Amino acid sequence: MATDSWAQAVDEQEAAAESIGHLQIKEKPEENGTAANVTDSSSAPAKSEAEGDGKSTEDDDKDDRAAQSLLNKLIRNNLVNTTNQVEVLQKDPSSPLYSVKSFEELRLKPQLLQGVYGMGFNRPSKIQETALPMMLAEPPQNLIAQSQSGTGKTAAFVLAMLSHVDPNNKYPQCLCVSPTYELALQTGKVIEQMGKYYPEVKLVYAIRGNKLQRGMKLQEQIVIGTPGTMLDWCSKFKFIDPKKVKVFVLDEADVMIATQGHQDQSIRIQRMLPKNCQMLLFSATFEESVWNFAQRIVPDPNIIKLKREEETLDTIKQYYVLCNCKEEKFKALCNIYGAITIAQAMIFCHTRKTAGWLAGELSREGHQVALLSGEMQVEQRAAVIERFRDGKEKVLVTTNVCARGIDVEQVSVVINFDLPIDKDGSPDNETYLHRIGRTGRFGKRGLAINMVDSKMSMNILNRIQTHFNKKIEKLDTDDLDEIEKIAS
Ligand SMILES: Nc1ncnc2c1ncn2[C@@H]1O[C@H](COP(=O)(O)OP(=O)(O)OP(=O)(O)O)[C@@H](O)[C@H]1O
Repeated sequence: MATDSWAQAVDEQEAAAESIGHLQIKEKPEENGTAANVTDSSSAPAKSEAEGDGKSTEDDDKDDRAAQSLLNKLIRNNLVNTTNQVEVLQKDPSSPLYSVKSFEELRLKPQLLQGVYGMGFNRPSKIQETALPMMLAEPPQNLIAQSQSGTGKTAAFVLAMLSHVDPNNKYPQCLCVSPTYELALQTGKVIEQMGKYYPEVKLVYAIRGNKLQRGMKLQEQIVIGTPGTMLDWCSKFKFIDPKKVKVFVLDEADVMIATQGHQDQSIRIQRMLPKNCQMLLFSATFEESVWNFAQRIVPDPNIIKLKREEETLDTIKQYYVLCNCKEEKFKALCNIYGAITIAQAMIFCHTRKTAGWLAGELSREGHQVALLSGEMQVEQRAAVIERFRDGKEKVLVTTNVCARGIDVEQVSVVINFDLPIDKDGSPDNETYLHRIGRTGRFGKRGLAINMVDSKMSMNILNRIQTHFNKKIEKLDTDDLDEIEKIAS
């Protein structure tokens, strides 16, 4: 749907909602709500039903992106290393651009500085250097910030929210909207950690299942939640007075825009806020659709972008092995393992079935194998990836869908047990680059081995070679000397 037409649709729905609002609908009595002190994480509400009603492809896509995002958060315990420069586009290009090299320069409240250091942060990350002074400036400035997962965006806007609230005022002053329950909880945890020494500031979760008593007014200064419930709390139930909100954060905008409903709800919330409310929008990607959405919702924004490290195939040695069936591919794999020392490898299969079979075979051969499979819950997947990242298992077998968007940087060898293809059976060059690219990070040499088992897969391989204009050498896995050579 074009931007304008859905904006119109929002207006129409809103008008309809208003007229429905006049009807008397008898509601079920609601239970007591759940609020959290920023020092208390035990009060997060229990998991409730998923947001949204019908399950569509669009929702699946949203779930997929949200799951990736959550996985990356769950498995990461430090900042992503980046050497890229920050691009800044200021609303007023003539105003001086501040950037800070230390948290002290931000003149934070001592309790917050203590919280920041307590989390082990010594200095601001790349994006935080520029984003924090902008977010903390007076008068408040709107900001759209884009940088890859793990570069410190969440920590940045959490610090901004905690800095802006006045704990003496017992009403919501900051609203933060996340696309899913789990992501909201993750951000909530960061607020709790960073606000550990600032217990006067309280946090509440606006998530379906967290029922409040009718007619009550929230006293917590920060509300974090999903857009549907947040909207209900602002308009239908009036637990929040949106006119008193000073900061509005939209987290994971790229995921948020993947569902039309989330966009609409976010826009409706935003329309209830005062004109001078600070708008902060964060996103890991910056596609056209995110940009359109951002422009709708954030007036006169400053923009900060941190480009992703370009993935290249320059430092990666690529080979292919000819086989006739999956058993032969497995044998080739064993030969490779027998000839060279592989610190850690990721093996990609096309289907769950192949991945399961291969993991079983490798385990029987005595390998410590981790298997990432589609039917696992997000938390289970995170646990598997975390164990692999910590080196507890040396081989990670996965389907592409499972590993999409997941950053495990230390692997030295990538094996395409099946070549990556898209839905139409054409080569998926982007996925190929992303899979292989992870072996050659930070100038280290990586090794990629592709298993070819049919005319069709040979054709795919040829097209991948042509696309990247890079030769993929043939490897004879029965020749141990030859295999040894590739590792040197
Ligand atoms: N200045 C800092 N110094 C050290 N570690 C930091 C700093 N800022 C954030 N971190 C840590 O780095 C990790 C990634 O930060 P954060 O979650 O804020 O990134 P993000 O960009 O929001 O990622 P995502 O897009 O996945 O949400 C976290 O473990 C966080 O605690």
